[in-house]
Amino acid sequence: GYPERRGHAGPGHDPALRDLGSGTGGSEVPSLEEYEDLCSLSTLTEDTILAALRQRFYKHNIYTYASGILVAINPFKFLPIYNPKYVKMYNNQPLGKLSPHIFAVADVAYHTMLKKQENQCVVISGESGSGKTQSTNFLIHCLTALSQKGRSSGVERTILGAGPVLEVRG
Ligand SMILES: Nc1ncnc2c1ncn2[C@@H]1O[C@H](COP(=O)(O)OP(=O)(O)OP(=O)(O)O)[C@@H](O)[C@H]1O
Repeated sequence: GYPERRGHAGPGHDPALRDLGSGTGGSEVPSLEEYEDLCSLSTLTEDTILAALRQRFYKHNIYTYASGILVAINPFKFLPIYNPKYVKMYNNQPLGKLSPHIFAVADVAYHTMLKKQENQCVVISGESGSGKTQSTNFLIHCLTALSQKGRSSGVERTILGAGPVLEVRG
C-alpha cells in the first residue's frame, strides 16, 4: 500500500488540492463518500466504482487512484491543475500522499528511476478520445520539468514533436 495513503478522504484534508477548478471557492462541504482511492470503497462493484468516480468528476476531480493505478476522466475543458506550482507540489512525494494527479505518477516514475537506476514505464490505456495523448503530454511536461536538463535543452518540445509522427506510424 501507499506509505501515507489517506484512503477515505474526509473534509479538511489537503486544502491546497481539494475540489480544484470547481469554482466553489472552497465553500462547498466535501462529501464523506468521496474516495480518492477506489480500493477504499467498502463495497466494490461496478456501480459503486462508477458512483465514486462520478461524484469526484462532478467536483472537477478528474483523477482517482485504484491503488497504484491512476484513473483519469476526460473533462473536455481546461482545468488549472497543470501549472508549475503543481509540478513543484508533487515533487518527490509518495504516491497517494497528495490528491490523485498525473504529476504524481510522473514524479514517482522519475524518482524511482533515479533511485533504482532502472528504466521505468508508464502504461496509458483508454478508448479513443479518452485523453491518452493529453495525459502523455502532461507526463512529459512534468518529467522534463523535474529534470534540470529538460528545461535548458528543449527536450519537452522535441519529445512532444515526435508524438504525432509516432501516432501516424501506429
Ligand atoms: N486532462 C485533460 N484536460 C482537458 N482536456 C482534456 C484532457 N484530456 C483530454 N482532453 C481533451 O480531450 C481531447 C481528446 O484527448 P486525446 O487526444 O488525448 O485522446 P486520445 O485518447 O489520445 O484519443 P485517440 O485514441 O483518438 O488518439 C483533447 O483534444 C482535449 O481537448
